[in-house]
Amino acid sequence: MAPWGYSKENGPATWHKDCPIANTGVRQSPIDLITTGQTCAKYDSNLKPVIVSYPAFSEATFLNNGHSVQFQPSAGNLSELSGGPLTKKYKFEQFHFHWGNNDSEGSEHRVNGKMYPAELHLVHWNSESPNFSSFQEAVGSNDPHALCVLGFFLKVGAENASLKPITDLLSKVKNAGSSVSFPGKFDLKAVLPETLTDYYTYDGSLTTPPLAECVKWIVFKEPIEVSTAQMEAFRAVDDGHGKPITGNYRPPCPLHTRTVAASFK
Ligand SMILES: CC#CCOc1ccc(CNS(N)(=O)=O)cc1
Ligand SMILES: [Zn+2]
Repeated sequence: MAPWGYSKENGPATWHKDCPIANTGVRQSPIDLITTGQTCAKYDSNLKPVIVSYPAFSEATFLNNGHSVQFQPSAGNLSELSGGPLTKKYKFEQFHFHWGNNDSEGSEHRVNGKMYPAELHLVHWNSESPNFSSFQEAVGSNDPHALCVLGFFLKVGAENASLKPITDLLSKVKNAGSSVSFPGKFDLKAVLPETLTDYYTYDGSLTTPPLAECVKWIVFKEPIEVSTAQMEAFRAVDDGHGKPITGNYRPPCPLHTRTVAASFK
């Protein structure tokens, strides 16, 4: 199986060859989040703030897997997610990013067709399900909410001091397949907006193969600011074919009969 990627030869339009669900799925991600008109996000006053418990990670690997850069704490990490649209507690698995080669593209979700320069994904799995007891089992479980991914848009502005330990490390994982053990502690909570109250939520899938339709998506309205230099650091990461990763985002997928809820008016 030719490894999937984002080039013409192995990009999103070819993924259906190994993952038929890419074309046959009816709850694929990402989507364009429409805020007005017929199929727009509907305000739901029952949606509560998202609650994260992210003690600073003390042991983690930072990896360039050829299609993104991924921060993966050691198995012992106790970071958890609950609240929002969730009825269960979820365990943190990893975070990674999607970005473009200029500031007008890069995010996977869009808002009324607008793309942000990048998108941060915090991947979690339902640790209270009787059907699985690991992330890998959760992905293969067919449970519609086995996973919960928090999406945060990145926009260009002031330097993000909380993300600096990550963006400063990008040059150390320039080559695809390279990884480093993360030096010291990393405080992910400090990266996120203070209040996690305003978000869109819908049922979707992983946005990369295996494209499993097992994700409760929570995409926050408020972008996280990063500097131009920090954005440029992502664009210098290589894809393993001697080229920088400059567009590891899947285009939006059809909504089909799904509805999107918004926790804000
Ligand atoms: C077993 C297994 C597996 C695959 O694990 C992942 C993990 C994260 C992702 C990223 N998906 S996304 N962009 O929707 O968060 C894809 C596959
Ligand atoms: Zn992602």
